[in-house]
Amino acid sequence: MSRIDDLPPLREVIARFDLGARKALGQNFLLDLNLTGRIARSAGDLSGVTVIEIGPGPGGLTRALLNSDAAAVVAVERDNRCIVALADLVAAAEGRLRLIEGDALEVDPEAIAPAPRAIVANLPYNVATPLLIGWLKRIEQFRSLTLMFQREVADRLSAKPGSKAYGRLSVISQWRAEVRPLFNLPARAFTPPPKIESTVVQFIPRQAPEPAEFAAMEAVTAAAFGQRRKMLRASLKSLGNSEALIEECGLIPTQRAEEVPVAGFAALARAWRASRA
Ligand SMILES: C[S@@+](CC[C@H](N)C(=O)[O-])C[C@H]1O[C@@H](n2cnc3c(N)ncnc32)[C@H](O)[C@@H]1O
Repeated sequence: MSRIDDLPPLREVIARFDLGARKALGQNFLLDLNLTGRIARSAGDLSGVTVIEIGPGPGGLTRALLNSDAAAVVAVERDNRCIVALADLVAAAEGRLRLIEGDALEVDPEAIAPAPRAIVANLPYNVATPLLIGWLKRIEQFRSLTLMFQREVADRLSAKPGSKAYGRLSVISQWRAEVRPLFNLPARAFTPPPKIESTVVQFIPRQAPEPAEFAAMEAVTAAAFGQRRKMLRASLKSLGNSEALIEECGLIPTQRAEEVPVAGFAALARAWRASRA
């Protein structure tokens, strides 16, 4: 047994440090170490990798990550109560766990963890999407991202063209990464239970994504899906000469955003960017 396995059960840690869950911080803790072990294993081979964990909370997933082959874990947590409660885990990890107290939205992954780096996290749901978008912008910095989302967000991340869930988030994520939904967890797996079930999703960076600027992709998908029921020729009007752009990209003016594949949006982003140069 490692020193980590000798630590008290998570429920004891929560009681001792009075870690009542705070809704404003998206705190839904995983206290079953079999489940956290499953999440850590689903991240794949972590040998030699520095893992960034967002929101370690009482440390259930952190323990599992420290029991993996990861070189080290750097955990970013906003709640000072958790930082205090994790002191015993830091000691048991013998130099492999570093805690950073702060807001993950303001943390530069490159500045806190050497390459190769990966992110594994049961994300706070209230900031999960902005965090993901920030990482997708610099996805080449990561080996992989293995992240827990609300099921509804996970469905949007992996949705294919033609489906109701297909939208901005699907296009931006699938453009930059191969998106793999891994498994679902029922609400009762968490303390306290959220309203709906959750899904672990893995992102593997694409080696050669369709060329386009991130800001241009954000702009064209915002315009197209902002009015998703409208045909492209209407929804893209805010981008300027929409008919010319659509034609240049080989798209059909009567198509709707949800019918356009990722490559179509990348072409649109390039053409729009060129039209503004
Ligand atoms: C869903 S809980 C996960 C806790 C723990 N990893 C687990 O699985 O039991 C989300 C965690 O993120 C922390 N958190 C919330 N907002 C944060 C932010 N902006 N930056 C860093 N941590 C944050 C919360 O305090 C909480 O510990």
